[in-house]
Amino acid sequence: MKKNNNIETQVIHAGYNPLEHSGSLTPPLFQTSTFSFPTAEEGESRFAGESEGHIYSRFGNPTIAILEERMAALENGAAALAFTSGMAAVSATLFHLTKSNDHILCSDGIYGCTFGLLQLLKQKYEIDHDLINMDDEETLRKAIRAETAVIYVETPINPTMKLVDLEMIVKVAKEHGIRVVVDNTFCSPYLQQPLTLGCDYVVHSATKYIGGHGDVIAGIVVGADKEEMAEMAASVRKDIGGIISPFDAWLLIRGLKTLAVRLDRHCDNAKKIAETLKAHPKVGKMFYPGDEEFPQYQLAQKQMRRSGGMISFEVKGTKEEAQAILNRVQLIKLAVSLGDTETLIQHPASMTHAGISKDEREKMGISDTLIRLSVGLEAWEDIWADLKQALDGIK
Ligand code: MET
Repeated sequence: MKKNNNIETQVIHAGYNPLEHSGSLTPPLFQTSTFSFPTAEEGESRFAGESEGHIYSRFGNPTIAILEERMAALENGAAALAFTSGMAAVSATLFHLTKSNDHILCSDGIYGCTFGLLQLLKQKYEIDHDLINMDDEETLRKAIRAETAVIYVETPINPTMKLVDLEMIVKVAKEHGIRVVVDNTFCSPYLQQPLTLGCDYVVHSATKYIGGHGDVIAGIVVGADKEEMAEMAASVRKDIGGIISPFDAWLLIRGLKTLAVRLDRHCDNAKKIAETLKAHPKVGKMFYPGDEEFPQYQLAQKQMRRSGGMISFEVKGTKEEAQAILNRVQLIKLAVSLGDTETLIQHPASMTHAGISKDEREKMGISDTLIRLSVGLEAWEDIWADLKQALDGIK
């Protein structure tokens, strides 16, 4: 198959040839823990890394390999590794790239459990970090230390939707030999390809847009360098574990086939909802990259194919009023997670980012009245009708 097909084609075909699998149109599910060796000598040579072939599903599995090859193609990377959760992917990447006394520089907003992982790395392994505003090149340069090994960013940042200019980060990082890791969960490779811009690693919570149906917890790492990825597979993933299960990999392969059509619909719906939501008298600040008044609208236009399916907004009122809105929705589901077919709503301060102190949350821009909406695939008019009745219902 042509290597440089469009992404809409790659999500369906990359990494799989039915003729290599008895003509099965759908990739087969190798639901097995282990693989039998034809001879003891062959077993020895597989363990020694001298011959190809599977050994044990914690090291790799043919179904998982199809998913990994597809994800590597979609992100324009050299290789991918699939994990049992997004956090397993993030932690494996940071364990792979850092050692004691190193320093990680982060965007000034990250998912609550990633923040928790950074605390753990600091307290137990003496790997320090700083969260900084990466809007400005000078601020970034000043924050770099001799020990800085990794720049870790989310863009858009969960849940404030702030963007980080990846081209600028790459330029500065390359001057210092620092690795750039991007959490691309909010965009998926359909909307943004950080490796194409020169970043070194992409991590995903594949639970979200990659799977797309709210039925899998999974994570993916894609790297630009084949050897580094092989090293990561042979060390942190093999010895810490955390590989995805074959069935979950199969579900992700299935979900990926519709990534492009789903994302287009998520983006269309979010745009309609954002336009209408912005005019509601109970809505304060809105954070949506597709809004022309969004401070980083130009950057969004440059860096992202479209504006995505996520919208955050502040309610004019109190935390209790924000919670009252969540209690009033009916069609929209009150749940964390995102990128599902269903529209989901949640309260970051008390849910996804509850593990971060109020002080730190406020520095990140997460107020108690902030609500995060993952716009689903339903008719936008129905989503809006539900949201409107919930907003209208508060005094
Ligand atoms: C367990 S809380 C969060 C799940 C997911 N990372 C989200 O942002 O919704």
